[in-house]
Amino acid sequence: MIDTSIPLVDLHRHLDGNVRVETIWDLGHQHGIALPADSLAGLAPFVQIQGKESSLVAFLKKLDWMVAVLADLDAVKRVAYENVADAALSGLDYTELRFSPYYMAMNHKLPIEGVVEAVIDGVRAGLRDHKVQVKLIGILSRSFGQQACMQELNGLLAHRDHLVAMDLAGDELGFPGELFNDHFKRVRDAGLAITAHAGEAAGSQSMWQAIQELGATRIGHGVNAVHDPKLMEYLAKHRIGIESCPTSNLHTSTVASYDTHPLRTFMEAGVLIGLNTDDPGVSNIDIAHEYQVAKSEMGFSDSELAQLQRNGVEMAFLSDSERKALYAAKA
Ligand SMILES: O=c1[nH]cnc2c1ncn2[C@@H]1O[C@H](CO)[C@@H](O)[C@H]1O
Ligand SMILES: [Zn+2]
Repeated sequence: MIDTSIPLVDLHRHLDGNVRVETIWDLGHQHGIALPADSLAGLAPFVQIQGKESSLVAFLKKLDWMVAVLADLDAVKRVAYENVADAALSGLDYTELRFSPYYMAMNHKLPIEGVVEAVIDGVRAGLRDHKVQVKLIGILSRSFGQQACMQELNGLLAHRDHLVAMDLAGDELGFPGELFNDHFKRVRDAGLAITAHAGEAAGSQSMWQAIQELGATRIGHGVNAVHDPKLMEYLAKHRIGIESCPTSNLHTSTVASYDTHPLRTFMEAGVLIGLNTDDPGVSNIDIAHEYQVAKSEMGFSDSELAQLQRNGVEMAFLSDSERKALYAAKA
């Protein structure tokens, strides 16, 4: 199912949507934070999806306990370290981990820049012990508004050299991309790549905005492009990569079922699209699960799965020489 001669990548993976239940439990007790359950098994349903949620915003509430236990910078570092371990354990060769320092900092009023440093430190430590390549993407969490995102951007740009790209995530319906044009002008000026969550809760207009105004060259989810033939054509022609996360789309009620997910429609339109996990801790999945459902629930053949796997490598924020080296290491 996963072709071992092709690099396995996960480009859309929230570090702060992947905190282990055990770690939430540990940190909660260590720091005297009241948790909503008195056993590990009891805690799981508060942070992992049971069935599905009614909307994106309802889904995003599950991440709140993951950041509620980040009482100090050591906790942030631990979570970053474990994310590298989890990525390696799931067989990934390369991953882009994204995180929102404002969101991670907010409960315990941690310094935003300090959170960015702790994530960088934790990832560095993780890479010493585990075999996987990692790049970091900074997130602006739109749900907290323009001003908070400016603070978040400042904290991230202070460590610009450790980041490969910037993303816009959170409540897409309540906080449209237009609100963040100034932020992304600064991101472009800093020379970082841009990806944005769009066409997940809102329609294709939100994707046009992300591409034309924010400067996105990749789009997270992008599900709603299928209703806009002009956009589909544009995505294919300009090789705008779609970071697809089918199980997350099911869990946010963006799609009703796996077999109505438009993954195949994108592929047939010649759009560069790959499989990703989004929030592995919240969805309680890993990358192999996404390939498994593409096969068993969506009817993808092994050669189509291999194409999806290669698409991921093609879309990655890597230089040509880095991409070549990644392929060469598997061949
Ligand atoms: O599927 C998603 N769609 C939109 N935003 C998301 C998704 N998953 C997580 N976040 C958002 O990303 C930040 C943490 O990395 C938070 O703002 C969280 O709400
Ligand atoms: Zn996401």
